Amino acid sequence: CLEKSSCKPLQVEIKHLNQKLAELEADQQEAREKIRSLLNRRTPAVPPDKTTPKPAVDPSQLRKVSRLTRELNISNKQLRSTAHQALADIKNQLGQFYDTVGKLAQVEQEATKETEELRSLYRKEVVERKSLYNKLLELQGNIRVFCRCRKSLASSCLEKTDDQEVVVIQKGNRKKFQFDKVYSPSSTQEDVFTGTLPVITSCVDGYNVCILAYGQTGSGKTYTMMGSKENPGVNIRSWPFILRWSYLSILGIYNDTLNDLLTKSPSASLDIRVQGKAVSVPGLTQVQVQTETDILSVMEMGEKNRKIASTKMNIQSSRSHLMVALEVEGSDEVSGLTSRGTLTLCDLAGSERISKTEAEGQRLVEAAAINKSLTALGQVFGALKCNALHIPFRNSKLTHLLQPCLSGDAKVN
Ligand SMILES: Nc1ncnc2c1ncn2[C@@H]1O[C@H](COP(=O)(O)OP(=O)(O)OP(=O)(O)O)[C@@H](O)[C@H]1O
Repeated sequence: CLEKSSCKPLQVEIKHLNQKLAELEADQQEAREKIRSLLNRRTPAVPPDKTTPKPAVDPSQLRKVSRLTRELNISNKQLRSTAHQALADIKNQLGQFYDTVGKLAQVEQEATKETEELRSLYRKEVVERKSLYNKLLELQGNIRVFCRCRKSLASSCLEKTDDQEVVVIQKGNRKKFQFDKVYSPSSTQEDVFTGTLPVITSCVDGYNVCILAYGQTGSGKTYTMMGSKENPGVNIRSWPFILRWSYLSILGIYNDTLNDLLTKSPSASLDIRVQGKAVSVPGLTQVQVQTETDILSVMEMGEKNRKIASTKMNIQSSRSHLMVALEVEGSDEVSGLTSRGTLTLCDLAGSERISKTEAEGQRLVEAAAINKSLTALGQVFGALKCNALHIPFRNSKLTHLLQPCLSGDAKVN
């Protein structure tokens, strides 16, 4: 198509020149005819009479025609030579043009080959980066525990000795606790989020990731996970890093029963189904989200339903575990590689000592259910820590649901 379009003007020019040549030849032919007829008139067939012959044509005109014929011949020759020269130039240019087109095609072929090589190299690099990044996280520990100290409570009984240790001072006794990282009371939401970012990146790479907030009532779990509009927590800050084609579901776990918080009847109880290594909740609403606004409106709906479910069951929202799960599907446009991971963000119910809170009736039932599930969670972590052959995931609905996020190469913060 490129060749045809580029040749067109040249072909038109050649045609034009050929036409001119034909016209000139016709003119020349006509002039010859004229000369011939004039010459014929000069030699009459009848013998001349004795009277002085009268010339048929004016000699000056004859000379003029002869001069014109000569001039025509000269310009004809010149035109022919110009046309030949032009044709030669055009041929030359066409040759160069075809040469360039040929070279361009070759360059394009080489560029395509090079792009393919680079693409395959990039694909290898991506796989290698993922694997190295995963190894790095595994070296740091697939389960990492952070401690965030709260401002008002921390000053009296907590002391942050270094980045990985806090000392709890109680009745003059000092007890040391080690963590993967300790956030001082002055640490910000951004600081805490930055700490969780490596595992969030891992989710984008296709791993199951879980971020759990554990602590006693009022210690700042919801603040750390959800935060406020002005100062959002881990949940909200992580969306931009994982937002692709994702499916969001929100579950509440109250008294060891599961509630779908994205449905019109959030207080209806759901069951867990196990198929091989997969753990699912049949009937759980999954909403496709593409933008941050989508996520925020779905989260708002979940919060509202959590309150409705809580009110119907006469509980406070903090008496249930909240589990936000985001299935992340990703594909790299350059390498063509796809990945699928799940990010589970868990705001656990507050842990309290029943004897201390003197709970009774419904509160006692709630507290017992919370403590049972948190104890089960502790047992699971204990078993994982010592690489036990049996991990008691099925001791509570909370741990059963978290099984895919706590086993295999999943990452937990
Ligand atoms: N690091 C912090 N900086 C400022 N305010 C905080 C911080 N942590 C918690 N708060 C505030 O303390 C109050 C209780 O926190 P939050 O609701 O997050 O606790 P919680 O552990 O989720 O409690 P519950 O178990 O009852 O759900 C909230 O008003 C919250 O804004």
